[in-house]
Amino acid sequence: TRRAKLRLVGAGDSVDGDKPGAPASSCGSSVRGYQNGRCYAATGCIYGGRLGPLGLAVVQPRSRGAQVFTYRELERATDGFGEGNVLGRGAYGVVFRGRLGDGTPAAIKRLQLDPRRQGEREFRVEVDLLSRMHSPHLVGLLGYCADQSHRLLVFEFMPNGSLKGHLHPVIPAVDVAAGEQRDARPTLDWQTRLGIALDCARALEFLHEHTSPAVIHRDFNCSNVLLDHNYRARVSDFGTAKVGSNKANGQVVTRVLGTTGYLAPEYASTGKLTTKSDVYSYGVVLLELLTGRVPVDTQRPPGQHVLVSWALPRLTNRERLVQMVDPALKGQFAVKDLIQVAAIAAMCIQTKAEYRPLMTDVVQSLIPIVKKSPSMSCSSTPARPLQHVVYMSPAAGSNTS
Ligand SMILES: Nc1ncnc2c1ncn2[C@@H]1O[C@H](COP(=O)(O)OP(=O)(O)OP(=O)(O)O)[C@@H](O)[C@H]1O
Repeated sequence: TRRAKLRLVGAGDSVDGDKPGAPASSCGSSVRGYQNGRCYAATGCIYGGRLGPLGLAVVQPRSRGAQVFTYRELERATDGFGEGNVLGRGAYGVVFRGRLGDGTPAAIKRLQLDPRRQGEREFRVEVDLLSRMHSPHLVGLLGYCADQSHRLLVFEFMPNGSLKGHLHPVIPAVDVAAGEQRDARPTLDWQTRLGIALDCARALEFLHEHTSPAVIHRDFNCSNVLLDHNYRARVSDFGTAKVGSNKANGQVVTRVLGTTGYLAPEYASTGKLTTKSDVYSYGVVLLELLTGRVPVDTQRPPGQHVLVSWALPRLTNRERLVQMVDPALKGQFAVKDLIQVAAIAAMCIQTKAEYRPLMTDVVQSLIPIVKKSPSMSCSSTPARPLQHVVYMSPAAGSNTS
């Protein structure tokens, strides 16, 4: 039985019809309530800049939606957007750690709008979509600020940062000079990686199959997977997401955006975007979880630059498969589980989009593997004591050494 589909009626129009630089009110703000001196937005397109109490119908919101913040409030929350509070930098702006007036920790993304107001569209899409979609597998939008020319997004804080930060940590130059090879954080173990793979699959399943029309993330990659205190994963960064077509194949033709190494071949070459483009990107992230390698690494020997091309022939060869696994995972997994995960990855990265599985199928295939792991629950931690890890010998025919 499928869960009732969340209706996103008209979202496609609002996304496709965006005009960078359009006035803030052009989206048809539907802020519904004003409580304790603050505006609350109900579901619907809420983008509308700073709104005061006058002229707003006083309606009790059914559920607390995204809050509207003033720039001053967010400035206070981040100690004046101090360098010490920078969590990371992305293509559209800087993300700061902050604490809201009521004490809630938050990640506050200050978008950089250039003179042509690039970034405005991303802001509108993110507010629009995240105000409507609520899933435990998506990073929650706490609020936003559209105060004059400022555009900021306020997200729930994910204390363990991005998956990219764990799989591919950047070692500070001083530590490299001191001979440090790895980041001080413990490496994510096998069970934690499986849990993350399942959480991400559920997030994409929600976007593709529990919303109507489907939402295509369009930039699913390991920097957009964020980890909570229990290393449960949530997907973020919906600025470039696209609402799929209601036609049978759900295809939309669009500008090619995304991250090198994660783009499905048919999307990269023709701009034809479907949910199967996200499935391909998911397959690449699964490969990163398995191998610990980045999707494109020109420092590696010839033939190993592109993770997908290097991995594909190995995924179906038992011996080569075991050899390609991240050395940090040695001894932590049963080979038959590895073979199953590799089979899922191989299906997701197939060149022909129609042969790739639905995310529902991926979820269903991962559940038994995740459940089997003894201490695995979906709330595993990487610093799990060794006695909780299954060690099985290769002689048993189903394990790594
Ligand atoms: N909700 C959050 N909680 C904790 N840290 C976050 C949160 N959102 C973002 N970050 C941190 O800020 C960094 C930058 O995020 P941002 O979404 O701006 O860019 P990105 O996804 O890394 O790159 P790009 O936008 O180019 O795809 C992330 O890599 C992460 O480390």
